[in-house]
Amino acid sequence: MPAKPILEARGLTKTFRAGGAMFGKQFQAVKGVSLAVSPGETLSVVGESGCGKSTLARMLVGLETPDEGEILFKGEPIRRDRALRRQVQMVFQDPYLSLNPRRTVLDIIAEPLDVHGLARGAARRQRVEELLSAVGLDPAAASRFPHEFSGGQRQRIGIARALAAEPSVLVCDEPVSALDVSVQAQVVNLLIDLQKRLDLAIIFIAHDLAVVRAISQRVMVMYLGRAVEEGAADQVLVTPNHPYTVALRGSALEPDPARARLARGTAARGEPPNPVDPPPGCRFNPRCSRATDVCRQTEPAMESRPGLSAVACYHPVASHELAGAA
Ligand SMILES: Nc1ncnc2c1ncn2[C@@H]1O[C@H](COP(=O)(O)OP(=O)(O)OP(=O)(O)O)[C@@H](O)[C@H]1O
Repeated sequence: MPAKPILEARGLTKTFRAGGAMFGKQFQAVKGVSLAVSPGETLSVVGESGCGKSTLARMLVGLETPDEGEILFKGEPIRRDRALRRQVQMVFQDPYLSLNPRRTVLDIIAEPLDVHGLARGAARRQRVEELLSAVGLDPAAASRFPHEFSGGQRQRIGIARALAAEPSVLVCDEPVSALDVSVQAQVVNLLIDLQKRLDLAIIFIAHDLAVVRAISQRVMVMYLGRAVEEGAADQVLVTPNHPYTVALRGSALEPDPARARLARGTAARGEPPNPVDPPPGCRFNPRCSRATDVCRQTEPAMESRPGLSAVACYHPVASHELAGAA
């Protein structure tokens, strides 16, 4: 039996006003997205740039307010409850931008302790030193400044800061994409290790499917603000059923040329359309070789299927089609 979800989102929608050529026009960067994650579990959210992953992450930690939908922590609406909010912390993408260069590591990591009144004086310093050890850094690093550290070490400082609030859920927004490939695995392994030790639920936003495969139990795929496929990581990444996931996977990590050809043929013709002006029907239909009239007219709903991933698609790719390409 899977553990009860600790964090749930139901029908989250976020509307922005566009800039540029579409200036002022309202559009939905995230539309009706639901998810749930349990202690000790990682749910990854993947999709091309601009599909709404960061906006979703920012809603989950309270940096953006959803226009519709709700976020529940242990079944309770989070809304403005500070004690519940503290339970969901964010690790940001760029450790160069997210750490204040004028503050010591001690003050950076202690900020959540100060804000939430968790420790003062000697206990504050001791807690920061414990957190530095927990993320694999020397406790003496507390008196130094961010510029004295490498990218990987800075991301460890960012993780320590998130953990200072004693969260149950970490929302990691592309936490390794700004790092050298050689240190990405170390930071991913640190997150996996911390998750085991602290029974953390992790929502991991990423575009690199190889990294996603290493860390996730479940994967949700987004396309232009919509969730289009969701299920067990192996199911979604190895035998995907939504034509968009097949294409995404084909372009990213498909080692088998025949399968990669199927992926390219199945979908993802051309550039993603602008989220400000999505096509009618299925948002993916202009790029999908399987699209029929119904796809061009009516947006498909996400449907769960026993033993398979959930998909929002009228013509999902069957596993024998993938097998046939191998
Ligand atoms: N504050 C904002 N105001 C207006 N538009 C925004 C705002 N934040 C994001 N957007 C737009 O919303 C859409 C989704 O952006 P978001 O950053 O969530 O996507 P993403 O999948 O995380 O992309 P990336 O991987 O490039 O960060 C994009 O078209 C983006 O330009």
